[in-house]
Amino acid sequence: MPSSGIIAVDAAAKGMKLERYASGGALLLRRATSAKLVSASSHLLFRATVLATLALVFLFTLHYPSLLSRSFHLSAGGDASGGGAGAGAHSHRSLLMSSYGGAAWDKEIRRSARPSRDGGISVLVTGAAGFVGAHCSLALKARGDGVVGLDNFNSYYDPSLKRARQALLASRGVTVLDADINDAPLLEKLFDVAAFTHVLHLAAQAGVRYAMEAPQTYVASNVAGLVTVFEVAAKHADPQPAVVWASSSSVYGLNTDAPFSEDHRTDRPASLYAATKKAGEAIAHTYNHIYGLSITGLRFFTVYGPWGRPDMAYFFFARSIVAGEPITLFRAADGSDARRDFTYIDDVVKGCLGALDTAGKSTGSSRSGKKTGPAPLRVYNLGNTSPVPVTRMVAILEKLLGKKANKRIVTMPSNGDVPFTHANVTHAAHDFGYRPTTSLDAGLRHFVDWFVEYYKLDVKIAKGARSAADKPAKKKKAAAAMSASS
Ligand SMILES: O=C(O)[C@H]1O[C@H](OP(=O)(O)OP(=O)(O)OC[C@H]2O[C@@H](n3ccc(=O)[nH]c3=O)[C@H](O)[C@@H]2O)[C@H](O)[C@@H](O)[C@@H]1O
Repeated sequence: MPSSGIIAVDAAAKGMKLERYASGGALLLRRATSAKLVSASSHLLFRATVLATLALVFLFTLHYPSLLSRSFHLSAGGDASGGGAGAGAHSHRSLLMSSYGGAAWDKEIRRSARPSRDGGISVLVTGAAGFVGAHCSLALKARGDGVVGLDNFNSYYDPSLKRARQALLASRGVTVLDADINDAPLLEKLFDVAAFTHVLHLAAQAGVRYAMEAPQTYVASNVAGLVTVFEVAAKHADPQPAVVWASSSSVYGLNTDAPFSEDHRTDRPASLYAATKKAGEAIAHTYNHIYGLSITGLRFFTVYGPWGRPDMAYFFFARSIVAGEPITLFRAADGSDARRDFTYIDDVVKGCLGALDTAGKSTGSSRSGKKTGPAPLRVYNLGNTSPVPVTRMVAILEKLLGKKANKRIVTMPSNGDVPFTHANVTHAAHDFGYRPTTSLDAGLRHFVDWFVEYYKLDVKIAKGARSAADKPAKKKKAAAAMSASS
């Protein structure tokens, strides 16, 4: 039978194999065992790899939720390039807070928004990791107000400086969210979670001359973003907050009457930046008129100081002087030096807090869409009232840094710049006691102290540059306000 024949052949073959294998039985056994072991261990390895990958994905999701879902980090601060000691507890907490919304997120927002003093206000600060925003947030927090900040950390200038400011704020208990003012749902959510009494809206695309390079970013931030903030404040927040926001001295544009008063013409902006700020003032009128939103616009005059903006002349001039690189100075068409009403940050912060404290209530209702009566609509100059030639500003820096600048003087290009600014601050003085007290010499001294420390520069600040009156008290005050090492 063919079948038995096959069996016989199989048996014979097996017998031969058995015979062959019998001699090397031990070897075969070892081979079979090791084959099983290899197979078993590769299964194990495979499972371990899968498990490790899953664990990594889990940890990654926990730490970087924004990459996987729509979310906003709280008080990161881990990547701060300077300052920010003491941010640890908050940074750690922030890593555990994933996407916005949710019990932990809500709790953190409420904590940061809660005033610690009786009668304290609760302020949503946009642009809180910016220069003026960070200083104001710290000052509000220090006097017992609640503060929640937001900032989109864009790269217009070195974002690591913004992260360092964020870390400093975190160390003082102020949460700053990574978020954009054009994100209406987030803003609405914030008002659902915390009853902000005020919005200090400082987020903006700054810089006069950069507007020629990136016009759309000015429209997106200074017009669309402002409208988003007003929309949420007017139509969603319940009750409506009072809004104080950053306009600019640049709205005076080609105005030649000096000093600039709020009553002067502002219909001839010289740059798109100025035009967007002027547009903002017109938009403010509309939201006040229709929705009864209390709105205060602050026209800042070339604000400078520690933790300042690296895109501003005093800051990058200091850098260039230290590096021995040339600087370009613009001279007005009539040959005169350009002049600015440089205003020190601490004076501006006092003005911002004064404006918040006297803002007056909104009169509208986001529920009914109606207002009960007129609400305050204000605009104020926040300047120093004493313009200084830019050449003098450079001379002060040279003295402080102990090094001569390599100057190139050119006629001011037509790039949106204006030859001079000069503030009349009578209204701010009358309404909230605004009185700038810091000279450019004293203010630049504070700036250079911070600048040298923050960037760890090997620069000996000229002793003679420190005026006797300015020596101990003011330096201490500046350090306390926003110390680079804190
Ligand atoms: O007051 C304001 O509203 C504005 O103040 C500053 O604008 P600006 O005064 O032009 O400040 P800088 O860019 O720091 O320029 C200061 C002075 O240095 C001069 N400058 C600037 C750059 C340069 O390379 N060379 C130079 O001589 C300018 O002509 C100006 O007179 C801010 O950058 C704006 O964001 C702000 O809104």
